[in-house]
Amino acid sequence: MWRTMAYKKLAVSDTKAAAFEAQGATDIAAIWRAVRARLRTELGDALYSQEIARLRVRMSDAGAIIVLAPSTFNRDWIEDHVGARIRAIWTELDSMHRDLIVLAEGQAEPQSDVVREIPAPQAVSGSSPVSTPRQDDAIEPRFSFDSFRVGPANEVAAAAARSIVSAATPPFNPVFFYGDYGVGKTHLMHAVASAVSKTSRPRKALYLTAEEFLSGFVTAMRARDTITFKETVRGVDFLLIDDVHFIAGKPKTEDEFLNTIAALIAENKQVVLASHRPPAELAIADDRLRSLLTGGLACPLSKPDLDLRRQILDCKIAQAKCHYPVLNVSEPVRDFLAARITTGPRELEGVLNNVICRTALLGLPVTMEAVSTALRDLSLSAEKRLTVDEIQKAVATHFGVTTTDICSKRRTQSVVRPRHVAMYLAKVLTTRSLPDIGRRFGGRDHSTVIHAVNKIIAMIESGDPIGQDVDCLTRELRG
Ligand SMILES: Nc1ncnc2c1ncn2[C@@H]1O[C@H](COP(=O)(O)OP(=O)(O)OP(=O)(O)O)[C@@H](O)[C@H]1O
Repeated sequence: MWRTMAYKKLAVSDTKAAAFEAQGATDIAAIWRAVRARLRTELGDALYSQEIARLRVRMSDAGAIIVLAPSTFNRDWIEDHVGARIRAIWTELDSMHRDLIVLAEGQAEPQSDVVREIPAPQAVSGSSPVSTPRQDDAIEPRFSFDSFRVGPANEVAAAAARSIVSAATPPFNPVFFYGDYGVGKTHLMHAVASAVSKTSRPRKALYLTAEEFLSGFVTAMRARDTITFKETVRGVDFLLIDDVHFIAGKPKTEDEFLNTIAALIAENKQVVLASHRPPAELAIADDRLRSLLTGGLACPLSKPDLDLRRQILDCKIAQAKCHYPVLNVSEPVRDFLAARITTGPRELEGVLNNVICRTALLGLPVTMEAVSTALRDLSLSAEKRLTVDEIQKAVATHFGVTTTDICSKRRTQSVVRPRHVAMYLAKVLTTRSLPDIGRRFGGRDHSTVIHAVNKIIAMIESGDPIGQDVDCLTRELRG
């Protein structure tokens, strides 16, 4: 929407457009100063200097306001805690009602209006393969080998991951990571993808979720240009595809997936896959695909034991300390957390984030009491862990559409509204990050998710009947 709006504004005439831009630039600096001043008063000096002071603001080519955070961690914090407030103050002060996007330094701006399309092959000019922007965008720097803790629950997977990075030719192909939610499959895949580009013999890696693969393929078919799609996914040395269960049972995509993997393996390129279930248990229709997947190395990842949970917690605290130097978590509190959070690493991280918000962010010590309160607050989500998949299915059934519609690029109202509701619920009911949620909705950008969440919040606040749909779905999903 912002891109369309901006074009309208700038289309008046070149001179007027230049004048508008100059005026806009002055306004932006003044408005940003006012926004910061308000935030300082509302948040207090400590939080302001820790989280807000380093933000920069600029205007995108298309006329949207871009707030630049120095890191992805800071960007997520801003979105989770003050994003809505910044937008509200900005809207109040900016008579032009420009849209505002929060990005991390170095992160690409969204390419389309609100929805960032999966790079459509036909939109990519000859020499610029789809894989190039996707690789940098998609790899999460926090998910490295250095930050991956190894124990009995994941030692086979970790060893396999390291071995394929250092091997000259694939020792096992495909490598298939499987295990429950949040046990580290994505972390390991990102670690592999980023490690292969940094060795003395850098190779090209492409990480995609299965939704992205599906969506890229469907877009290519519609554009009658599957060649560029094929060249992109087959033109890498490492192809990593997450959430493979999403492809199972979709005949055309299974077929393309099979041909892609077979072609890569035949050329001695490494294929890495991940799913909740081992390959033999996936509902794959095509026997050739099943046989190909079971013919590689299947590596289980399971829930970490106490010792591994403690190591993961220590690692997450060390990472958080880079952003919150005052964070100090005593040994007894660490022991307590690692013993209490038995569900998995993702929940461990969720509780830690919650603890940080209640303590270090406010300049308070991490007491056992703060930790107990954080645990109490999260008890609902601990009772029933929801997945984005489950949310998409429930929303699709509720609104009488399909999950494929929800993840598609269709922009008709009958599909857009359920999609926004599903994104909103994914943000509220799961601990997934915004970029992660975006990826699971057909490879969209995090700013699309923010737009959807804000839209639904605004509708609920204005008394729109969508609030009843959201309530009903929330009750149903929480069981
Ligand atoms: N062994 C580990 N060491 C450090 N962090 C870990 C480890 N295992 C999991 N984590 C952390 O737990 C969180 C969830 O991990 P990840 O997203 O990789 O899970 P997943 O298995 O891909 O889950 P899903 O199937 O739901 O996508 C991440 O923050 C990740 O860094």
